[in-house]
Amino acid sequence: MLKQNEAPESAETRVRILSEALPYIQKFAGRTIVVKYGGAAMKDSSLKAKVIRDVVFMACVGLRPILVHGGGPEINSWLDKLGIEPQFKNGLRVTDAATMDVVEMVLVGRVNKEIVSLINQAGGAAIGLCGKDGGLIGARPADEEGVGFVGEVTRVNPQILESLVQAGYIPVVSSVAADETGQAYNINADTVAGEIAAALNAEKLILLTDTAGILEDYKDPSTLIPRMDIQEARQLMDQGVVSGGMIPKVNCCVRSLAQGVKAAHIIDGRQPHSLLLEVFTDGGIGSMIVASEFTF
Ligand SMILES: Nc1ncnc2c1ncn2[C@@H]1O[C@H](COP(=O)(O)OP(=O)(O)O)[C@@H](O)[C@H]1O
Ligand SMILES: CC(=O)N[C@@H](CCC(=O)OP(=O)(O)O)C(=O)O
Repeated sequence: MLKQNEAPESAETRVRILSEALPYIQKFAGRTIVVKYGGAAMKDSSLKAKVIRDVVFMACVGLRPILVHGGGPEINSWLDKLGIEPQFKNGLRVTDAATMDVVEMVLVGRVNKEIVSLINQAGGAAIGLCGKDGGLIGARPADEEGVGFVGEVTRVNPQILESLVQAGYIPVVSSVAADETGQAYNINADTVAGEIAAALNAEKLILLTDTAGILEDYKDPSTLIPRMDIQEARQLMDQGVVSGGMIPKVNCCVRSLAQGVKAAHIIDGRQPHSLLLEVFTDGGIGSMIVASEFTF
């Protein structure tokens, strides 16, 4: 319904927007799109509903979305309720045994199941998994010292995800995995999304976050860098333009592109329907990273 003072769009505009989507629907039909939905972009429930609808839309028009979710803010709030002070080192949560239990309960038990339920309510068919299910992800301790049970991905078993998407399901993946002894590890969700995109040779890796994309000055959205190749992305990290939580994002984009993913995007999860804008419109949105400038 139109709000007061909102101009009605002409029939011509609506038809143009709809028909602009057709070449993208044709191009990406049957292709895997890995979407990482970050905790920072999950806080608003009406925005969350739009992200869910966009993912269901993609699946309905023949794309193969896989959703990897974070949930850092929700883990913090549960740690707070339990009187445990969250601690971070270089953007990674310091994860002792008690924190690991909370991370697993919150990500696998709450956030994952909530997203699965919302997708199902929106008419999709979602299946929730963590790295342990079907041996989807193997883990080892991260190289960073003093972070406890923070893990790195040792391998991804793409078959389980391929079987699910083939059967019409939308996999929803939490970033908890185990080593061969069964010890659970807490893995950064961006890293998991990048490794899954690489293992499935995805068309796109899309990271939804709480900024317009990669910015020259991270406080100024008008400094958005719309496109870059791997080399330029590495330079931005070396120069310190990319810092904090943006470092694991750019790193996982670069790693996935080097392994064959066609394009990686960092987009604003706070903007309503940013996923649809990125995938189905000529202009796109946010920052796109490609393997080399020749692939633009
Ligand atoms: N060059 C940059 N451009 C945009 N954001 C940046 C940049 N450098 C650092 N950042 C920070 O990275 C944050 C996104 O990472 P993070 O908070 O971990 O998000 P998420 O919870 O979605 O994974 C931004 O909110 C911003 O503060
Ligand atoms: C090792 C590590 O830091 N793991 C993250 C996993 C969740 C995550 O990545 O959530 P966001 O995407 O919302 O930041 C954590 O414990 O917060």
